[in-house]
Amino acid sequence: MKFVIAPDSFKESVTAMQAAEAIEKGIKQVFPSAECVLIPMADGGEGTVQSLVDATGGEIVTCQVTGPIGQPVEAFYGLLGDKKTAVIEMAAASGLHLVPREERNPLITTTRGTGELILHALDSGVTHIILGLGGSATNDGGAGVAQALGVRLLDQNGEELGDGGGELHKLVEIDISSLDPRIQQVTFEVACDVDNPLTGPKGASAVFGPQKGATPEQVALLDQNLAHYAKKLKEYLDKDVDKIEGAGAAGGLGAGVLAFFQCELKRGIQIVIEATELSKHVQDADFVITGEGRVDFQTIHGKTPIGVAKTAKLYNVPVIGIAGCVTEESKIVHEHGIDLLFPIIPHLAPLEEILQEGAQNMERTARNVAMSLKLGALWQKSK
Ligand SMILES: Nc1ncnc2c1ncn2[C@@H]1O[C@H](COP(=O)(O)OP(=O)(O)OP(=O)(O)O)[C@@H](O)[C@H]1O
Ligand SMILES: O=C(O)[C@H](O)CO
Repeated sequence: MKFVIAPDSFKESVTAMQAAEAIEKGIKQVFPSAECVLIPMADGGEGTVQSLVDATGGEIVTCQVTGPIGQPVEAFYGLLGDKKTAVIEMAAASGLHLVPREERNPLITTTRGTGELILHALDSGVTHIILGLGGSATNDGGAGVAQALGVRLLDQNGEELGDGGGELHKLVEIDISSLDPRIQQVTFEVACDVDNPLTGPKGASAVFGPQKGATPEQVALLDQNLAHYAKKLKEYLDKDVDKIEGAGAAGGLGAGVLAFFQCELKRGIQIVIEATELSKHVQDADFVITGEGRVDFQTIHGKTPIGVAKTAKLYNVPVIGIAGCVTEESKIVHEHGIDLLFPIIPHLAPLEEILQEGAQNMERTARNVAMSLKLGALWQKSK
C-alpha cells in the first residue's frame, strides 16, 4: 500500500515537511508496513524555499543583502539537491515585513537586494532559478534587481537613477551592455502570487501600493512612473510587458523580469509540482494526502491542495485533504479533485494553542483517516 503525502505548510504552525511527517506517523499506526512518500509542497508563496529544500535534500543559503530601505538584511535562498537550481523568494530580501510600518514608502523602497540574492546564487554555479514574487515592500518595477545585475538606468544627464519607484519618471535610457552575462545562460521560472497587470486601476500601484504605505497621491505618481518605465522597456528592449498578467506582481517586478530575463511567469504550484516530480511519485500510489492551514474559497485558485489533487486525478488516485480548519465554502474543493476533507481541530482553544499543537492534531487525524480506510476495506471484503 502506497501513500503519497504532499501537504503545504500550515502557516505559523508547521512546515510542509513537519506536516508530512506527522501525517505519516498517524498512517503508520494503522498500516505499519505502508510505503509513505513524503513530498513537502508549496504554491510559490512564503515557505516555498523551505519546502523545495526539504523535498530535494537541498540547503538554505544565507547572505547579507540590501534591504528595501537600503538597510543591510540577512536574507536567504534555497540551493536544491541538484546543486543547479536556486529558489529565491523575493520577499526574503525585499519584503514588506522588513520595513517597520512607519517607514513604509514605496517611492524609495528597492528590489536591489533580490538582485543581490540572484548574483549570490549565480556565484554558486546555478543554471536554473525559481523566483517567487509577492509580499514585497517595493513598487520599482524590478529596477533595483536590474541595477544590481549590471543594467544601467540613466537620467537625462547620463546619471544612474536612485532607488525606488519614485525615481522612474527620470528614466531616459536603458543600457544593458553591462548586464551580467550569466543572466542569458540561466533559465528562470517565475511564480507570481497575483495576476495583476503593471499599471492602471488593477495595476501594482493602485492595488498593492496602499498596503506598502502609499497615499492616494503617491499611488497616482507611482502608476505614472511605472507606465513611463514600461514605455522605456518597449523602446530599448522591445518588450511589451505592461498588460501581461502577473507583470504587476511584487510592485512590478513581474514586468522587470519579463523584460530583462529569458523567463516564463508560471503558477507557483505548477513549478513546485515539476520540481518535486510529483507525477512520478503519484502514478502508482493508492492514496494521496494533501492539505493546508485553511481550506477556503481561495484554495481552488492555484493553491497547493488542488494542484496536488489535479495531478493525482490524472492517474485516478483518490485524494484526501487534511486542513487546519475549513470554511463553509470549502466544499467546492470536492469539484476539484479532493474526495474527502478533514479539519484537524479537536477542541475549542485559543488560536495560539491550536497552532502549537498542529503536528499532534494532524497525526491523530491521519490515524483516523487510516482507520476509516481499513474499516472500508474490511466492509468491502465482508460483502
Ligand atoms: N494547526 C492548525 N490548526 C488549525 N488551523 C490552522 C493551523 N495552522 C494554520 N491554520 C489556519 O490556517 C491559516 C493559514 O492558512 P494557510 O496555511 O493555508 O496559509 P494561507 O495564507 O491561506 O495560504 P498561502 O500561504 O498559500 O497564501 C491560519 O491563519 C489558521 O487560521
Ligand atoms: O508584493 C506585492 O505587491 C503583492 O504581494 C502582489 O504581488
